[in-house]
Order: sequence, then structure tokens, then C-alpha cells
Amino acid sequence: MTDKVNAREIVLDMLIETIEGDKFSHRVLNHTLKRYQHLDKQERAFLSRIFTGTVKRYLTLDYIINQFASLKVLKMKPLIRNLLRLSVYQFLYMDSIPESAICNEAVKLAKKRGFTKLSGFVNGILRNIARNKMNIAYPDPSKDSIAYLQVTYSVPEWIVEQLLGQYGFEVTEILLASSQKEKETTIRCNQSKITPGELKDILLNEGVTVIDNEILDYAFQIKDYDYIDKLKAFHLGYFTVQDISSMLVCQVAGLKKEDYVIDVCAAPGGKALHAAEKSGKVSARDLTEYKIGLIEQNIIRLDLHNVETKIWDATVLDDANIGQADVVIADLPCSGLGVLGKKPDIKYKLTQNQQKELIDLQRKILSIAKDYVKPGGILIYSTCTLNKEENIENRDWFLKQYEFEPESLNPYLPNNLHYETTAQGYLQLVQGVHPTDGFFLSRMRRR
Ligand SMILES: C[S@@+](CC[C@H](N)C(=O)[O-])C[C@H]1O[C@@H](n2cnc3c(N)ncnc32)[C@H](O)[C@@H]1O
Repeated sequence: MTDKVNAREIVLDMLIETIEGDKFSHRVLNHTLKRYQHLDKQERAFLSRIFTGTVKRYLTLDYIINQFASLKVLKMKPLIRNLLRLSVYQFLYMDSIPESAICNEAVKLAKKRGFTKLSGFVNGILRNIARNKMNIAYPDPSKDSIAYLQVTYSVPEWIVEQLLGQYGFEVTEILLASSQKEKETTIRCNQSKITPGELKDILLNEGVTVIDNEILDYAFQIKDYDYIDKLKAFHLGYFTVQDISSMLVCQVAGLKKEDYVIDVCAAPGGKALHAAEKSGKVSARDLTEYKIGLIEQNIIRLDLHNVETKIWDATVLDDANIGQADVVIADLPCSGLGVLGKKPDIKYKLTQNQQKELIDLQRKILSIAKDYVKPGGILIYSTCTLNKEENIENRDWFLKQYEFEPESLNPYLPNNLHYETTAQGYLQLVQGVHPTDGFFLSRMRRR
């Protein structure tokens, strides 16, 4: 299958760019899939699977390779260690490929890339792992739960410790396991153009498998398509790719047709453009021209005429808008632990210091964003993380500082999402526990 273009070689270069470099894996993957559009669907699926799987699990793979290699993974040449990673990934997680083929391909690639002398080293380690893959020793959860979770789910120690401290062992294991699984794509129907029923029919006609969503009737899970940009319904602006958790922001905002909405951190525009479907006018802001460009691309595709964009730093007060908004959306930069499945780089690149800085930034932005809310208006604070300091603790801090009160989310949520906390104005979604990404949302009304 991979003789014409060597998919493994492409993956090898992608891994070096991502794991050894500073590129984000979803960007590298998108770029590669665009570049190799001419490859057939199966080949591109093969390439995507090895790449994303290896990135998601590379700490686990390193742990295994270290058991069988005379040299520690981090001491190896970057090309060699990434070649080993992607090969061991195939041994352990892709049953359909014969082990001998994986070893032979790796040896050929090592030679092709100028490491003929190390091809024997690569071959030796891989054949050793292939022979012993049923006898790999993993940490025992009853003896060392941190090491067990770290190695099994390829997560740095400090993140495991934080999650264990905040959620306990059982939930932490569920959410980490869920982050490793492949997920179907969730889409939101652009109801300003088409009804959910019509969208479903169009997608079915395009050969896509469409599954109704159990939480929102204007959302679907889709699969069996090749490439989202190739779908006609996408080009026509009939839908947006968005997780259910993100859709819930505009859901709990309870938007009305005459509302003026300000989204202070809006790019690429998922929530702002959802708000535009449900309200009168939206001001969508973000920090840079590039980010505003992303929102504008989406405005054009979705053909929405009630959104204005503005390059604006949310930590700076915009005097022109004080007390004007019926609803302010503050979907703020965060540590992203709720989307580890989609953006696995977060777990490797995020530091504890960055996370602390984010808490300060969130407080700073909230204390500015509140000034745009009309008396009696609504502030929605949300993040896509699990860290309670960034979520409920920030909300509680905000309510202590300012003249806002929490409001129940229950009138806006389906019964299967009603909890004690939703009555108190917030919801912490946890991937694996809920059929969504991990996400925090809260609703507050200005007195
Ligand atoms: C979680 S994302 C927003 C996602 C967006 N709400 C959506 O639904 O598509 C956070 C955004 O905050 C922006 N951001 C970070 N710092 C900012 C600042 N000081 N002022 C304005 N935007 C900022 C980032 O550029 C990023 O686009």
C-alpha cells in the first residue's frame, strides 16, 4: 500500500517536527493531509492513525523501548528514536500489520535516511520488542498509581498528580483513557441556512454516516468521510465542526434575537458565530490580525451578516462598549486539559508555570469583560480545561469581587445534564464521564 509514497517516512518527518520541534500536531497533520490530497483515502487514514497514535502515546512507547534498548531513548538520535516510536506503535496498536513488515520498513528507512550503521541497532530492538511484547512490565497501579497512569496514558507526572488531587483515581483513569480514544467528529448545523433534518439528508447523500446527538438536536456526529473540506455541505456553510461542550456556551447564554453579544476571546469563532445565529449582533474580538482572519474566514463561509470583528486585547478596557452587551462570552485561554484527545501536544508542552500565569490572565480578562455587561445582563465564563483553579475557583473569586450572581443552567440544558452544580450556575464536563470534551461553563448575571 505504501510503496508509491512512503507513508512511514512522511510520519517520521511529522514526528520530528512535532515531538522534537515546537509545531502542534494537529497543524502538522492538517498541513500534511492538504499536501498529500492526491493519496487515496485509505493511505491518508493510515498515515493519520500512525502519526496521531504515536504522538498521543510517545511516553508509553519510550518506556517500552527503554526496557529493550541498551541506550536510553533520549540519548538516541532524534530520527532513530522517532523511527522506533512509530514502529513500536504499530506493533502494539495496529494488529493488521505483520511484525516482520514493520521491522523491514524501519530498517529500510534508517538506511535511506543515512543511518546504515544504526540499521542493525534498530532491527535488534524492534525484533526484541516484537518477541516480548506480551511480557512488557508496566507499573502496578496498587503500588504506584502515579507511575501507572503516567506510563499507561503517556502523561507527565505533574499533570497526573494534579488530576489525581482534584478528581481521584477512578475519574482520572476514565478521562485519561478517553483522551486516548479516537473520536467521531461533532458538527453543529448552521440553522440560519438550513434545518438539521435537511443537513442530515445532504450529508447522507454525500455518503457520510450521520448520527443524531443525544444532547442537542441541532448537532450530529459524522464519520466515513474522507476530508471535511471536500464535503459540499461544508463549502456551502451548512455546518461548523464544534464539540457539544462548546455549543453549550450559547445554549446556556439563553440568547434572544435582539441581544447584543460581545465575545472577548473569539477566534476561530466557534461560539461567536453560534451566537450570531441566535442573537441580533455580535462583536467578535481577539488579539491578532491572524486570529481575526480565522474568524472572518468562518463568517464568509457561514454567510453571517451580523458579526463585526475587532482586533482587541481583552486585558484592556474598550471604553466604547462599557455597559452595552446583553451577553458577554468569556471563553478564555486555558490549560486545555479537557481537549487532550484532540490536542495531545498540550500535555507535553504545558508547564506548571504557564498554568499559573493562565489563572492570572483569566482573572484579569474577567475583571475587564464584566464592564461590558449591561446591568441585568449575562456573563458566560468558560474554559476547555479540567483544572479547578482555572474553573470553579476563578468563578467563585469573581463572584466575591464583583456585583454578579450565579444563575441556574438548568432552564437551558437537557435533563440528562442537570446536576447539583448546574442549579448553582456551573457545569464541569469531564471527557469519558460525559460524551463531550472536558469543559467548564458558568452563567452569571450582573445585578
Ligand atoms: C479558548 S480560545 C477561544 C475559542 C473561541 N471562543 C471559539 O469558540 O472558537 C481563546 C482565545 O483567546 C485568545 N486570546 C488570548 N489572549 C487574549 C487577549 N489578551 N485578548 C484577546 N484574546 C486573547 C486566543 O488568541 C484564543 O483565540
